[in-house]
Amino acid sequence: MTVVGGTDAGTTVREDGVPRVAGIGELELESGFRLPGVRIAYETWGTLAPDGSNAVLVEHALTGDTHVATGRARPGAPEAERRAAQSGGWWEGLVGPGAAIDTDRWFVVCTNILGGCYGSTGPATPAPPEVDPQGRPWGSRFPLVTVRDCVHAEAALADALGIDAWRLVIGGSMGGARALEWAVTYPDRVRACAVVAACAQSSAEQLAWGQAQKLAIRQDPHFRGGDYYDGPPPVTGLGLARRIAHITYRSADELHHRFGRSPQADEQVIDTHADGRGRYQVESYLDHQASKLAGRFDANSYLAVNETLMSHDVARGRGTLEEALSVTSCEWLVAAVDSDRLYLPHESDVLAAALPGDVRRHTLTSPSGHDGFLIETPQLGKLLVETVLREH
Ligand SMILES: CC(=O)SCCNC(=O)CCNC(=O)[C@H](O)C(C)(C)COP(=O)(O)OP(=O)(O)OC[C@H]1O[C@@H](n2cnc3c(N)ncnc32)[C@H](O)[C@@H]1OP(=O)(O)O
Ligand SMILES: N[C@@H](CCO)C(=O)O
Repeated sequence: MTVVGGTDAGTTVREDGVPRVAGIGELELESGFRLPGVRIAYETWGTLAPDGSNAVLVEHALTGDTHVATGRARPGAPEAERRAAQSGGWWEGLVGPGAAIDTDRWFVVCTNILGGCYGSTGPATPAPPEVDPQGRPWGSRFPLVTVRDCVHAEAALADALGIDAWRLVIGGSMGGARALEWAVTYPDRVRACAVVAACAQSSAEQLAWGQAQKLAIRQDPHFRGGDYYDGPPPVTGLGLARRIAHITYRSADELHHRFGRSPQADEQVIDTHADGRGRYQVESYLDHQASKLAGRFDANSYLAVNETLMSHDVARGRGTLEEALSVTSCEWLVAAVDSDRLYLPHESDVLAAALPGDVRRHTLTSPSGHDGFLIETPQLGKLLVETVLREH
């Protein structure tokens, strides 16, 4: 393994939440495509026990990154590295010293998904010389990566870090899909698995939302078939994709109670021309979510991870769902958000019922819909310490 940036996990000075990148070489994908020179970005928190028994893998969702919680860089690290480590993470409060996933006890690893744009190999990564002698980004040539491919890449990283088995693999949404795939692909390497706001197979409706998002990006004139890196990026299409997605991430009740029919401040919603009118608050809110995402994410990566999520089917090539899951022997936490209209609680029921043994489906109570898995961290932390992280 080659490590670029930060120091290695075996360092004597504990560093938390510092980005690193590991080269894992060529990866043969489910499609048969051989992806050369794969790099996986990751961050760690805590210290790996000498017997490797305390490793926890946290899997991020669609547009997430490796920074799950605040960390700390080594003394003397460059200012930018120290600031990045100290910034808040996307599961802040769930992971950290004394938190449910206690980094004084557990060695926490969070990877960036293959195909993403936060350090792992993805469409914006320069293609290797054998693919492009000029070193231009993969762009339209980037292959389809399945959830299973992502897990194989992470297994190579685990090998390199000296982690034979995870004490826990946990993820929400697309992170939950990866956690589940880990438990089935590598049953001997997962002691406990937490699948939050996720399902066993992307449903027809989830595929439908995925298609709409894909077309939003592809129809932006700046997209240019995916090879746009020498010009302006397709931010309009990416923003539209995020709007479509974000509506599915929140509940109708929440949107109603937060925004109702109110106009955005100082904007006039009844005007002579519909095109010239001001915005309702909810429109302004979606505009904000769209521009935030377009400012931080690569459109090709969005398409890549969207396709990856659409590929999610833990039973593909493994018989029935029950047959596919029968190879697992780990402890489970299966939890749904009660107001989730994207990953329906019923889909978590289906997963729990198909798992071997008597697995209960737990509930996170939230007005926020699917994004409740990111917001309801105290509830999720309590569930974790009562189930898969309880003292034996
Ligand atoms: C698992 C993962 O890896 S995810 C990785 C990170 N993912 C993300 O960041 C996803 C995007 N983020 C989110 O969806 C949310 O921030 C969550 C889920 C993390 C938290 O949700 P909430 O706290 O409920 O935030 P919410 O969705 O309401 O958004 C608040 C934002 O909307 C803005 N906003 C609220 N009302 C309006 C309005 N009428 N007009 C414009 N903007 C508005 C707020 O100012 C705030 O802006 P900011 O985020 O720039 O500070
Ligand atoms: N807000 C999350 C939701 C996806 O499940 C993300 O962007 O990753």
